[in-house]
Amino acid sequence: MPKSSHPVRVAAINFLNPAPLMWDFEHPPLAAKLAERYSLHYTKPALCADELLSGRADLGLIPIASLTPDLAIVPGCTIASLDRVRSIQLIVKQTCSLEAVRTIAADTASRSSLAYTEILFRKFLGTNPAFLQHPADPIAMLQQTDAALLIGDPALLALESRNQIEQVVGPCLWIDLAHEWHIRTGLPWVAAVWAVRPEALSVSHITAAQLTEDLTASRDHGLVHTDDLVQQWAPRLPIPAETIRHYLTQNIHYTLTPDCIRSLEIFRRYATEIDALPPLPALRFL
Ligand SMILES: C=C(O[C@@H]1C=C(C(=O)O)C=C[C@H]1O)C(=O)O
Repeated sequence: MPKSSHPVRVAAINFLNPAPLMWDFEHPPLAAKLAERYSLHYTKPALCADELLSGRADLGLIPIASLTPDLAIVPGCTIASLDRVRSIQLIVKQTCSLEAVRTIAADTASRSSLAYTEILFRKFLGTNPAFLQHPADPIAMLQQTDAALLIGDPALLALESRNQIEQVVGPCLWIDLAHEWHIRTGLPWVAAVWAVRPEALSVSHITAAQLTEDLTASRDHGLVHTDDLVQQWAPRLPIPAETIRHYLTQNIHYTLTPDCIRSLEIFRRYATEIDALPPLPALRFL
């Protein structure tokens, strides 16, 4: 690589769900070779997008809510779900029906799920609850508000300790937001895509084709190694191995299909209609 260039700086997400996408970057035989082209660091989804938008990263796995006209979507991979995603939970105290929810504490890590929740209430149910940003802590959240929005590993962990949570805050409805979107639109629920600042690629002397190929191959190799991923993640998260396997193989969908792209467009249109996000008139692809 010429002296003036640097590897592509990648902002990745440190949850279980992106693990298959990261396979080649984290495992032999390709990790060493990829380290010449990419330098990785891990953060929460909302911060991932901030780093890309501020120019501190060149490529990021970012919430679709954070896409701007300056960023190009890398075709091929996504974090999506064809129905139930499991890791996006809206927990509603049962003293309150969904329609009666007035206050929601939302995990500060989220961007897409926050906008999906706003769409659910303001567009689909026609109500207008207030949102409070809160670190992911279901009991503390539900002690302050009618409902709590959790994403990623904290949502998976909350499902495992459902009884303990309900003993403190009372019985709750556990709503899978991806399922709510799917039953109302007939489309997959899409959370995140790989997005790049296109001008950054020339600095790193990487072609669009090479980048797309590296990311797609990593996803494909990750999915072939599901058993290894389950083994590696089971000691890290107090979740049954079978639940991890089901999550990686049935809940999360890793291919950016034409239906996912339509869903992304509709999500951004609805979010614009209710003033949750700025307009994104056309999607830009690498
Ligand atoms: C499926 C998930 O998707 C994540 C949810 C995001 C969001 O709500 O902004 C962003 C990135 C995704 O990795 C999850 O974390 O549970």
